[in-house]
Amino acid sequence: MIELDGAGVVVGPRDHEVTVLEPTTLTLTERRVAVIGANGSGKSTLARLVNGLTLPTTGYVRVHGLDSHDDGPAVRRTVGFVFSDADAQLVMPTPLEDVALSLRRLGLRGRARDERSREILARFGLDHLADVSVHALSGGQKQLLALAGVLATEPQVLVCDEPTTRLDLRWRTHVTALLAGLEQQVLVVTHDLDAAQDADRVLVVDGGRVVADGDPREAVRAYRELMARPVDGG
Ligand SMILES: Nc1ncnc2c1ncn2[C@@H]1O[C@H](COP(=O)(O)OP(=O)(O)OP(=O)(O)O)[C@@H](O)[C@H]1O
Repeated sequence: MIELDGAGVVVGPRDHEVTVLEPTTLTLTERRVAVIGANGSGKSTLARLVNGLTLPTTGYVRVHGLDSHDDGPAVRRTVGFVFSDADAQLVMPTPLEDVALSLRRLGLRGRARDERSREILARFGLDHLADVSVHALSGGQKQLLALAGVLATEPQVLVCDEPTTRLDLRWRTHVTALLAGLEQQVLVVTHDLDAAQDADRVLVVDGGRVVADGDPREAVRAYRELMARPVDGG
């Protein structure tokens, strides 16, 4: 369960403050939550609040009862985060080493860790690429590897910030299906309205505020109406 209790984010020096997210109160218990909205509307900020990458400057964020201010490390262990740019997430030379690095956090060492890493890669269909250079992987393979590395840590909640934006249709379908099949609660920031429509709950963010929330069809319709307006200065 994800709780935002008046959680807002203001950045910048006191005389030039920018409100990135207005104080927001939400309780998310649905298994599949999608967040949609225009570029720069505050979606990533909302996503980052959930795993403590960003701390609220007003209010509170709690995940499974853990407060991101008071229990930051525990929140980050509870919530896995997948970035849209897999290159930003993959830090080791090979897929095997990358997953093994994630498994260190679970306390696995030596051969047991390598075996477990290979099992995880096999689960994601990446076992044949275990020892190649990460740079040799396609964008889709990299995104899958980033997901494998995060899921290897067995998070109770998964937050994905535009996990399919850089993928072709085949990979997008694959990763979307994979996310849909996960047991844990998943919050996805996405521009893929078909994927959003399949969520249990959709939040529409605009100008740093949640302006629509609830039934996926209605939320997507509200988003389309918003996007039909010309861009600022357009
Ligand atoms: N540290 C910061 N300092 C100044 N402005 C910031 C900061 N962090 C975010 N912003 C601004 O806040 C707004 C919301 O950012 P955010 O990344 O949450 O948007 P987004 O909806 O995820 O956008 P996109 O779809 O383009 O990724 C943007 O205009 C961004 O430039």
